Amino acid sequence: MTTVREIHVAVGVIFREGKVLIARRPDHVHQGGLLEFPGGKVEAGETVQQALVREIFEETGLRIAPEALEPVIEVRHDYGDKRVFLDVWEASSAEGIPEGREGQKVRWVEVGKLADSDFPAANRPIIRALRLPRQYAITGAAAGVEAYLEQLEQALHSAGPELCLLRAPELSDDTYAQLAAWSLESCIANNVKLMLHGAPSLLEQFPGACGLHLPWHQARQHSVRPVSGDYLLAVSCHSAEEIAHATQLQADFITLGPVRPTPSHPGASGMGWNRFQELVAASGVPVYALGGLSLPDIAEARSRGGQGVAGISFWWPST
Ligand SMILES: Nc1nc2c([nH]c(=O)n2[C@@H]2O[C@H](COP(=O)(O)OP(=O)(O)OP(=O)(O)O)[C@@H](O)[C@H]2O)c(=O)[nH]1
Repeated sequence: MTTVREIHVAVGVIFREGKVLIARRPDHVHQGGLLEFPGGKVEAGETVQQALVREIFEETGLRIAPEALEPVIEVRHDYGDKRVFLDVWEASSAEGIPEGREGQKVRWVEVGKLADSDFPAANRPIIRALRLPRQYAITGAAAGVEAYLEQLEQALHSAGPELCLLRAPELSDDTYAQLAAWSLESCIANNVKLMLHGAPSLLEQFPGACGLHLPWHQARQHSVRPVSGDYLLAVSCHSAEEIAHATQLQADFITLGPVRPTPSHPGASGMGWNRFQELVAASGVPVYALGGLSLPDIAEARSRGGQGVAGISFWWPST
């Protein structure tokens, strides 16, 4: 067995006017010819922030204040000839006009236009993390389908989520399908992306949904990604083993919890932020913290490497 040393790479996502800065890697280097976010190896004795400030200035001439950097995601990837640990940070303020100081071409691109195939394989989760919002709004309980729809309308208007999951495990398949049809209409009208909860066949029935969220009991039945890359795939995870399985399924993101005890899963004790952080560090996918959380917890979730928070109580009207 070869033991290739892992290289710690500081990667910077610099935002300006809704676009991010990308460069083309020179042809002769590792993963040459592909696009990348500016960055480079963290040198001995440097913090990742110091490495980013240095690399970004060396490569692009842009000046960034270390305190302006916020963590995005940590990705470990084995290219076979090289093992990298991409430590990804973002900055929304940088001084100067970027230029490719090492001969590379640099340009600003909208996040929605970043294509996986233009970047090294390790960048896939980074692109997902940049596209996903900080909150993942999950529908809660309601007294019947009519009430459900009223509550959904109310919640969409008052909370204005970007991404929503229609979760109603208490309903029969037929009733869920009826609700999905109505909810989809409402979400599209409100410019909200709707994820469906259950089996992959739901996307054949409702191609206008943005993706599928597999509850763990569904996820465990699959060994390969069960939906096309045109859709988002999410998996509910609760342990390192489940996260590994979700990664094998090439999930675009996962939810992980419960972080704190929650009324929707009575009897389950919370894993706490330290365990959440450990599991996130090993995951390599965007992870929403779930379970007993509210919007002010987004900052904690992000400081622990998470994408943000998922949940019901922070947006769903109580019955
Ligand atoms: N900067 C950067 N590196 C990336 C990205 N994605 C990715 O897999 N990598 C990998 O991370 C490693 C970074 O190496 P680098 O060549 O940029 O670092 P450096 O400037 O310190 O290298 P050098 O001193 O060897 O020239 C390479 O193996 C590269 O393929 C990315 O988006 N940005």
